Amino acid sequence: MEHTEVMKPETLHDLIKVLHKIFESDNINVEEVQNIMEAYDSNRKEWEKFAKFDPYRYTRNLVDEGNGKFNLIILCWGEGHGSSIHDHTNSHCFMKVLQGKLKETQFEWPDKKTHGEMVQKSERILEENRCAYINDSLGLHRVENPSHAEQSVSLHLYSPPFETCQTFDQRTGHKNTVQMTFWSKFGQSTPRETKVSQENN
Ligand SMILES: N[C@@H](CS(=O)O)C(=O)O
Ligand SMILES: [Fe+2]
Repeated sequence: MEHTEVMKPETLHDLIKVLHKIFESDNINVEEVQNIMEAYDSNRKEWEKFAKFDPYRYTRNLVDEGNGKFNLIILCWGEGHGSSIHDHTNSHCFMKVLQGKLKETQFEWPDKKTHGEMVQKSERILEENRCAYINDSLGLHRVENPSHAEQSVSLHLYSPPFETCQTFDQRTGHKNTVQMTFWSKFGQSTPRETKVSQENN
């Protein structure tokens, strides 16, 4: 693997500053972003004001809009919470674990003709501070908090930002377009109406 020099971001604020700088350019080096996100040592005090949980499903909490180049979002996963199989709307997706563990299962894109059980490519557990990467050419995924005793928290960077994605039925490969909503923005809970419409996601 190519080695990329990484400046260690000492705080979440520092990490956001470095990300702004990197994303000024239109050419993104995936490994560089992944390494920088991994290099940040998660410190709960720095992100807890964004981490708002819902008892029923995972929440998406907007942290930073990256000058229009990316969205930085904190996801809060209650015990056993998970996403459905989904794509990332042609964006880069970086996902760093801030607390607990996450299980990522990757799938192949369904074959339009077959309408059968979707094909699983891989499965892994991401430990605290690890940063994973996916995009649509690598495949689809589902993410879950595998623990039934502990909550998990993750930090996701999407570039360019997107507001809808496609979700897939594992048994048939049938897809749906879903609107992605924020549970909070910049530490402030969003109005109740804007929280709905994520049920299928
Ligand atoms: N991509 C999902 C989270 S995950 O399951 O990777 C989202 O932004 O809601
Ligand atoms: Fe995802």
